Amino acid sequence: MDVDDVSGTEQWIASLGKQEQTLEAAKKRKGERPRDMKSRGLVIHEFMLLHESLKFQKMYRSNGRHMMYTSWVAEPYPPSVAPLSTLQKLYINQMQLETHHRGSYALLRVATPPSVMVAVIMIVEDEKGNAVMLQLYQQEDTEYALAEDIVQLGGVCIVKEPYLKTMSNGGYGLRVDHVTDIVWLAQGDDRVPLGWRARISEVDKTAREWKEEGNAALKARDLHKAVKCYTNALRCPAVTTEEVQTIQLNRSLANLKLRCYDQALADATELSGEHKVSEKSLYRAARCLYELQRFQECHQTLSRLLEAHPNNAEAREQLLRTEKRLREQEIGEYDFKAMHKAAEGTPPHLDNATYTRPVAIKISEGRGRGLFTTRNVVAGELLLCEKAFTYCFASSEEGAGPSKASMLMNTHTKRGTVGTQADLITATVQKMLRNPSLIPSLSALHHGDYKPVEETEVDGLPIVDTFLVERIVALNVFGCPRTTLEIHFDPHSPEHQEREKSHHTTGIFIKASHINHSCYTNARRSFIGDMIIVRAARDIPADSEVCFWYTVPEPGRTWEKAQGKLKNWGFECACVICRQDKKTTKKVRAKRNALLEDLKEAFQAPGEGDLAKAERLLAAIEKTYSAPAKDVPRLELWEPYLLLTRIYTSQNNLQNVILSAFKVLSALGFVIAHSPPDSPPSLKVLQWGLTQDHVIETWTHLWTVFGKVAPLLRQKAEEYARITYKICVGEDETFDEKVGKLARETMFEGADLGRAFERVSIR
Ligand SMILES: C[S@@+](CC[C@H](N)C(=O)[O-])C[C@H]1O[C@@H](n2cnc3c(N)ncnc32)[C@H](O)[C@@H]1O
Repeated sequence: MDVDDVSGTEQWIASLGKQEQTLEAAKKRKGERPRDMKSRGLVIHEFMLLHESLKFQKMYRSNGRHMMYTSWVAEPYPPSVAPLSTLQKLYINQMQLETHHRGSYALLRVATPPSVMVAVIMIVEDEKGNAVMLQLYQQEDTEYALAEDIVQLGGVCIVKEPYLKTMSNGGYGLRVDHVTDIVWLAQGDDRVPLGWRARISEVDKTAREWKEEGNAALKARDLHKAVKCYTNALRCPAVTTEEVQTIQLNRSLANLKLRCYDQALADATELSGEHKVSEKSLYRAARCLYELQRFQECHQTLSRLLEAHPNNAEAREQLLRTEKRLREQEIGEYDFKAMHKAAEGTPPHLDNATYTRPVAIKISEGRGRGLFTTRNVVAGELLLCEKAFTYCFASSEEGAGPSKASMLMNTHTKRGTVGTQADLITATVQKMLRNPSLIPSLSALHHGDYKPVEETEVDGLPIVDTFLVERIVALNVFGCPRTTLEIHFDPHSPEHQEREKSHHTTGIFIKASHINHSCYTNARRSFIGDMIIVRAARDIPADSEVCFWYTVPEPGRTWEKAQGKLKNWGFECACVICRQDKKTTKKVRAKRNALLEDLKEAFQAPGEGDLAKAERLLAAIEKTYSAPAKDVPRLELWEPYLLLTRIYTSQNNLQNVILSAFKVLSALGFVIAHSPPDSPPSLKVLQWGLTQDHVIETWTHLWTVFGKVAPLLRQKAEEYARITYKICVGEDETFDEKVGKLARETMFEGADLGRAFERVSIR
């Protein structure tokens, strides 16, 4: 939703054609055993030249210059689910091209340092001295895990069911898409051939030596090394209980820093069992539970810690923080202003909990699952406020470091997007790998007709399927502005221009992903950093499905155009607007379009336009609709009525401001009970319509005019402006600052509200 889809552009069509040709040529060689493999020495020499040039490019990028990479999604294939003991060893020169060698494994040693392109690449060799490039996809190359942390010269690995392919430079390489298809072997592992083993001194280290090396690595923030050292220490025979506890506690800390919360928690929990109340281990367990968003358990753990150690100030502070999260989680009590402040940081990762109380996942007839209300809710009410599962921020600001936007191309779905989706796939795969407890909730998201393997683990390790994650990201990703508020009201914001279009920052939100589409939305989504906020855009009875639009229903659309925009998700929308679009004949549409053209001219007439003619034309356009607006919104009408409202505002024609503003609302399907300014005042929304962003402005016009002519209605209009603001922006804590100020200036200082809102432009 709201991502930058480039499918159909000239550049995309040309790249797709080229890629299809390459794939076709490669397929022709399927099953062939290459006879022209280069010698080990030559492969390494050529790789090192590439390695040096990539090093130079990396330096260039770190100076703030961004290289736009293109990632092609490979032809999907399932991850290996076979236990290692059932696989047969295969040498590189026995492999066939374009073939997944099911039932086999390759034992390989790293012969060069790694480089990073779209994948982490290096040269590997087998025991017979055959060498090829190994491409490891979905490996992070971030502050947490540099390629060098994962791949070390001389490191030994097993690639399960390897896949040999031709590469773009004409050479051959092993491609590993599933991170769980590769198993790195520890130094002392019996499967490492004798000739590849480390020096005896490495293997013979004592637990204490490993622990000290681990401590030094931890101090130097070489966290992967620290974990390896502690793990080796724990494998050593003569380790005392006390030593085991210290090593586990230290490993827990290293894993916590690496965001491997499951493992960190396992180590800490083992140490803080029923009878052993270790202050440090309880604190560490609480930290892991917090990061895993298990706030209730975190609270219990901290309470237990504080009972035994009441003077632990850090734990008390952590308890207060956890209590805030619990209030967010239980009653939806958020400090939105503080969230906006936090979202100013880059990347805008927020420290908040997820609230889902008013909604639950249920089956939605003909649409898979959907999100349903658990009780009656009113327009503006918070339905969901959710922390992203994964979130990749693409900065467009100077000096914010290299943006991670790239092109993600898929030859199978024939779709291309620009943004951070490729990074989002990697981040999601890696988060699942680091924290297997999170795999089920992510894997259960909608994945179309992709058939994942049934096994969830093998040899005691989790199985993570990259192509399942790719499908899930394609069907569930949200394009996110840094904040929705910013794109509404800050004309200088770099994202302002992107308003209502696409965003390069992307996120996966598990609960929000269950919301189905309807053009006639009854909920709206907004963002503050990596939090999505979903509010009711109408009053919704209990047990009703909550829907929002995946793409905004735009004026002038046809049924075909509207469905075309939803093609990626593989369904046709059957909402009232779409059904009416389908029924509208070409003749009626042509008549409406001709009148709309005349209307444009009337607005462009000298001065402020020929308003009498515009009003006549609008009345004629109204007649081209057969269904009442209260049942089917009239998408083409709200904009011209809003334009009229602005013009009447600038002319101080208060009566007409009121009339045209109400017409904006009724075109969008609102039903409002109101009285003319000279009869007893009353104003009530009987039915909320399509809550477009500009409904905020519309209510604000009414608010300011009522402020002058019908003070008793002023408060009601302000209330509706505030609710609408909350629906569109996500909160109303910033309402007074952003809209209230404008309204007061208009009422008391004669400012032109229409002009103030013009920067929130309409077509
Ligand atoms: C983001 S998921 C929404 C949740 C999904 N229904 C599920 O079961 O998890 C998007 C998918 O839901 C289905 N969907 C969403 N809106 C729909 C609609 N209005 N009609 C039919 N199917 C819809 C489509 O299969 C679409 O690809």
